[in-house]
Amino acid sequence: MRKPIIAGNWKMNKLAGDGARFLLNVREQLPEAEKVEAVVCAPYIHLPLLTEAARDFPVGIAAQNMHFEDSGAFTGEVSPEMLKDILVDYVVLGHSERREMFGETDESVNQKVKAAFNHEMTPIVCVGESLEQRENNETFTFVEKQVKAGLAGLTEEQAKQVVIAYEPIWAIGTGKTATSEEANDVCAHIRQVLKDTFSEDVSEAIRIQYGGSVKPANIDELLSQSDIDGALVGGASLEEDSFVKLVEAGANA
Ligand SMILES: O=C(CO)COP(=O)(O)O
Repeated sequence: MRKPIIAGNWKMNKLAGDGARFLLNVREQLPEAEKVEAVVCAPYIHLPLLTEAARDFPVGIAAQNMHFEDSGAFTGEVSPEMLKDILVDYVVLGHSERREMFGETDESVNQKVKAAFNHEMTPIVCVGESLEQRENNETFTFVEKQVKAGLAGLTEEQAKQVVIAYEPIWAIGTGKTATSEEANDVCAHIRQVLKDTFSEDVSEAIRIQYGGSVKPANIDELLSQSDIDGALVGGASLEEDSFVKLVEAGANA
C-alpha cells in the first residue's frame, strides 16, 4: 500500500509571512502523518520561515527548483546543500513551467534528481505532454522518455523514493482536468515503464501523483484510481480550507 502524497504547489504566489500564517492555521487540522504525506512547495525565500512553522507538524516543505551543484559561480541559483541546511525535505523538479519558460531539460532534471539524493531530499519529478502531443497520440512515448531520462542512473533504492507527478500541460491552470481514466492510463503506463526499466519492486513502491486542475470536488475520484497515489495541486492549494480538504481526501483514499 503506497501512502498518498498531496502537495500544494504555490508557484510564485503569497508573501513569506502569509505563507507562514497559512501553515500555522492549517497544521493542527491536517490528518496524521501515518495516513497521508502533506507537502507545501513554496518560493525559495519563504522556505526558512515555513520549515520553522512546520516543525513537529505533519507537513513537508518543498522547493520548486534548485541547481545541481553544491556551490559556485551560478548567479541567482540556489543549491541543494543550501536547501538541506534549512531543513527542506522535498524538491519539485522539471515542472512544465520550468521546462517551457526557463530552459529545463530532461538532462538537467536528471542531474538535479541525483543531487537531491546526494542531500537526502525527495525529488518530485514532473512529466506531462502538451495538447498537441496528446492529439497526435504521442502522450505515452513522450512521458516515457521524460521518466526514463529523469531517473536515469538511479539505484533501485533511490528510484523507489522518487515521487513522479504526471501533469498534462493542457490541464494546468485551465480548469480542464484529464478524466480520471485518462489520468490513470498514463500513470499506469509510467508504472509499466518503471517496471521495465528498474524492477517490479520499484514500480510497486514509487508514488505517482496527478496534477492539473485538481480541486476538492474532483480529487476523490482521481485518488480512487489504481495508479494515482496523490496530487500536485496549484490554484486549489492556495486557500487554507481547500488545502486541508485535499489532504483529508488523501488520508481517506
Ligand atoms: O501545475 C500544477 C501543479 O504543479 C497544477 O496547477 P493547477 O492545479 O492550478 O492546474
